[in-house]
Amino acid sequence: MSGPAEPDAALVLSDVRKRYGTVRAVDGISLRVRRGEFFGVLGPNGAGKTTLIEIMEGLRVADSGAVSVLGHPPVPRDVALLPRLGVQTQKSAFFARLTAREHLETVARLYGVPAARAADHGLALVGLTEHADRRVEKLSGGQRQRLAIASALAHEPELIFLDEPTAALDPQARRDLWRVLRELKGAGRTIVYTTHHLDEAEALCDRVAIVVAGRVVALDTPVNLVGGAGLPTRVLVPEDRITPERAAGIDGVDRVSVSGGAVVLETMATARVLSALDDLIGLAGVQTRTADLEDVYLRLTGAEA
Ligand SMILES: Nc1ncnc2c1ncn2[C@@H]1O[C@H](COP(=O)(O)OP(=O)(O)OP(=O)(O)O)[C@@H](O)[C@H]1O
Repeated sequence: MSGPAEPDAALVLSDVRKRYGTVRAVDGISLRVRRGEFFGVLGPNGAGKTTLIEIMEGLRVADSGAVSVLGHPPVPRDVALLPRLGVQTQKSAFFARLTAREHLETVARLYGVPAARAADHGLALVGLTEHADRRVEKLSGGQRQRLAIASALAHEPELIFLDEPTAALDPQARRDLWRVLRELKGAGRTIVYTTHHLDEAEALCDRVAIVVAGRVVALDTPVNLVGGAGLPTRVLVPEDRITPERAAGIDGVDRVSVSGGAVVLETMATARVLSALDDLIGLAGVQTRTADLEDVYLRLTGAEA
């Protein structure tokens, strides 16, 4: 299942399992990530995402199943494989007393790549150039997270693992990182990452796996997941324009609620409902919201409101 048999696969997992006592953290996961793919692993807290990614990284060892990383098993550690992987974990370690620049130079030297150039490039990549001479221990949480990402990329790895890389970032820094990740993908790198930001996964990922209780419950492109879910469109009408009772009487409306100053009409027949609304009250102020990945996710993870 590895090497020449799957030359275009960055990762192949077959029936991978990992237990902690009675907890089945990873409970029989099989998946395949293509080279050059941007692959998202989504799921609620405790679903097993970190365990799964750390098995791929070789940081944890599966109880059973097969794992192939760029055609090689991740354990025992393979010194030829390690430089091809970039790893940012939720608990990234730092040289806290060094400056951001010194930290990156040290990481670069560990990988045997030119230190000054790697540090300059890494600092610019994640927007830390102006903080280059600040000690790591004095950086904010979000700045440290960006440094962790730059550290994972210092040696220009082929396959990049990022565990919630945008968790501590403000909206602007998040968007900046999106740009960096898109550029990496554009340069042919493979990215496997976890996030709780569903809008982000929808914007960035070629495919996502939704993991619940150690199992993959859905795996596809965001477009196919949303399109295949058969979820209703919401039509929002300002509350002063229509009563919920009147809205419920419109042909094609399946459900009506009131939220945020709007009467919310759920429908699978959007065009028919909009046309009826137009005849009844006109469409001024009316908004439509189609289902997105977050709606699919909430349904699959059982957290639908
Ligand atoms: N070292 C460990 N020892 C015992 N149990 C563990 C260990 N690591 C994880 N677990 C348990 O395994 C399950 C999966 O944890 P994991 O951290 O992989 O989930 P996650 O999806 O990454 O969660 P989060 O979104 O909160 O980061 C949880 O029930 C967790 O408590």
